[in-house]
Amino acid sequence: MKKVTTSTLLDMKKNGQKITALTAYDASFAKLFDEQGVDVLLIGDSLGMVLLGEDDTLTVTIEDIAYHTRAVKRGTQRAFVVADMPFMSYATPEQTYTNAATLMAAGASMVKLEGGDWLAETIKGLNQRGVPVCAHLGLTPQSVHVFGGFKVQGRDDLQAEQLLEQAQTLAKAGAQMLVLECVPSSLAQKITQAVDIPVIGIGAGVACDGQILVMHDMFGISANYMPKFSKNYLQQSGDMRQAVVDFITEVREGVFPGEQHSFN
Ligand SMILES: Nc1nc(=O)c2c([nH]1)NC[C@@H]1CN(c3ccc(C(=O)N[C@@H](CCC(=O)O)C(=O)O)cc3)CN21
Ligand SMILES: CC(C)C(=O)C(=O)O
Ligand SMILES: [Mg+2]
Repeated sequence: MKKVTTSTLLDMKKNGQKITALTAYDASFAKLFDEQGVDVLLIGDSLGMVLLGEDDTLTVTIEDIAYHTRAVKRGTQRAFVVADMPFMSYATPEQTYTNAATLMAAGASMVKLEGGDWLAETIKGLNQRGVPVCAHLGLTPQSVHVFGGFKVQGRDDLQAEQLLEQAQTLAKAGAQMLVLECVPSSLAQKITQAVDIPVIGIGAGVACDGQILVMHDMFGISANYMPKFSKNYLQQSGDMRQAVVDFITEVREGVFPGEQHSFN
């Protein structure tokens, strides 16, 4: 079985094959997702919310992500493993490199950072040092207190234009993947067409190159709430493996996300 790499994901975009992604935090679920054929597993800082019951992601530490990355890596054979850099773990270049090294040593093949233009130099520096980067734009949950809540981003023309430009800047700086969270579907479509790197959406409509969900939302068991853009795949079959198969099928066929899971 061939491992998924950055070039696999790039080819999938070029060939119009949808990329499937789920968050994972432990070896057992990682193995289950990997065996069903999920392409990307993300050790998300969402673990602060779905594993620990916090109201936001800000309390998560680099040690937390490293611990769960080790577990996910052990359960994974094929999928591409991406780890979130937590809040304030990439504030300075020195911090960024040390912390990215910790996650790569724990088993990540790429790190994900939230933010716009200001990350361009960071992305270049990480690339030069051998660390692939996924950028994350739109509703970046580490900025929840700046936004004043978990709110859809890029609704007005100026903000939409800025998001498009930032996506292009980050891709040019060397980001090899982009997560777009909670933006209007039409904007996500524009961005997906404007950049040559795979764009993975969550609450960003069906036109993205792939889709990611928080695993607890996909199973409909999140402690806090169920975001509108998520879908409970356990409901239909009552079987966890089948739920993952159904998620993969619906993403590949462009059935998920539907209008009811998207913003306009
Ligand atoms: N369980 C879970 N699922 C997630 O998708 C998720 C997390 N946790 N934790 C980290 C971030 C936080 N996220 C969130 C959380 C809430 C909304 C939310 O309530 N959104 C509103 C839209 C509000 C608006 O219209 O502006 C919604 O109705 O879904 C969105 C993203 C996404 N991530
Ligand atoms: C929602 C995804 C993209 C994420 O960043 C996380 O799970 O932390
Ligand atoms: Mg995250």
